[in-house]
Amino acid sequence: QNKMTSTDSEIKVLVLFNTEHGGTYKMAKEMAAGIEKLPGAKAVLKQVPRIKPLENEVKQDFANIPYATIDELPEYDGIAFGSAVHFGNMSADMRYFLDQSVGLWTAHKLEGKPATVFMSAGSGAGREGAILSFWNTLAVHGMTIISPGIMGTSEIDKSIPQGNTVFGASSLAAAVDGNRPSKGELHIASLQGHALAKAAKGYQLTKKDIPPLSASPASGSPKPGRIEAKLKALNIQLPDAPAPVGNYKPFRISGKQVFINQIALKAGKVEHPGMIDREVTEEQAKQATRQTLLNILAVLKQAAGGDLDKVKQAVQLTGFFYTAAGYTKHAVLMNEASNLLVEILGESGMHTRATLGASSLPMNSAVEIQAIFELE
Ligand SMILES: Cc1cc2nc3c(=O)[nH]c(=O)nc-3n(C[C@H](O)[C@H](O)[C@H](O)COP(=O)(O)O)c2cc1C
Repeated sequence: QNKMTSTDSEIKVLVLFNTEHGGTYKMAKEMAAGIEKLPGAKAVLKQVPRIKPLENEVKQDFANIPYATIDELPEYDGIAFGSAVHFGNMSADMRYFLDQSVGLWTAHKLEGKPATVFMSAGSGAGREGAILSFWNTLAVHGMTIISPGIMGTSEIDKSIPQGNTVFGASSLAAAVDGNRPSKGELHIASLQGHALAKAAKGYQLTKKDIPPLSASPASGSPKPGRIEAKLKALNIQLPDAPAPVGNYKPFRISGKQVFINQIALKAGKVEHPGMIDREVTEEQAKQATRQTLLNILAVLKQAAGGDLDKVKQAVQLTGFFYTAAGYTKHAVLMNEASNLLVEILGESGMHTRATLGASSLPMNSAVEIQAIFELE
């Protein structure tokens, strides 16, 4: 129970880097440490896939860091981008990776998400320009750019050259002292990670409540969508979409179809848990079934980018009920979900359906529903 509540409030920040010689990786680890100094913040280290494999990659200490896919970027509450400085720019691998984000861009997937840039340089030539030109891509995505400014600069050793810039941390790998990143460079990286995590927390807290302006009409006061108006008329408030409690996603879009599975969670607790007709009455099982369907709609709304009007139709529902062998009234219970769905979505809420009994269900829920919808 407690675990779920904390998962709900946790933020997940991606530290996405590209390195050949490991300098950027060392900075990335410190960035991650700074992120995790914010309570409830989790940093995920990933590498940018390579255009051409590194000959000696398996021997490198970053070899076990997984490669990211472009489609996972929207899942994070913030992203720190790290690259070597190559001729005053980001590396070609990073450029090639970001050039695959056109789909995310046109779908507004990264808008408002906090982002920051850190780098590993040689002499440091052009490093500020490299960070600023990196910002262009993030700005075109509408990301919120976090810069360290002069954070921590009074605390670092100024008797040696340091890679810090007001735009982002960097390291001077070719400095004559040879011990890079320096303590000071790592210190700035850590502070920058922490600043990103704080912004990511703010983003997480507000992203659900404030619908994007692009979802409202161009002029006049924003009108609620057709389905939102229907929900209001029925006096139904969708719950917060339950956070996943394992290594899975709340929804997956394949082509135009969305796949969703939910149990009867309500505010982090299963509603009316137990076996139907033993601990749970038929009426309670019906309530749990309606709650499960509302959870599905909450997740569906997320999948539809916050606008349920983008749902073309329901396709199929599969209802599992925690029952004793020989139970036969699955249809009576499942009708609660089917009727509610049709009431809300109208004719496009009609669906094919299967129901079955189960000898147990996750978290002792009385019901679990798998749902498939089609988006516009
Ligand atoms: C093609 C290329 C171009 C580079 N251009 C610059 C540069 O403009 N400025 C600079 O300070 N270092 C430059 N360097 C040095 C790298 O930025 C430096 O070695 C960096 O620490 C490498 O990062 P890594 O250890 O993460 O691979 C360049 C290196 C390469 C291979």
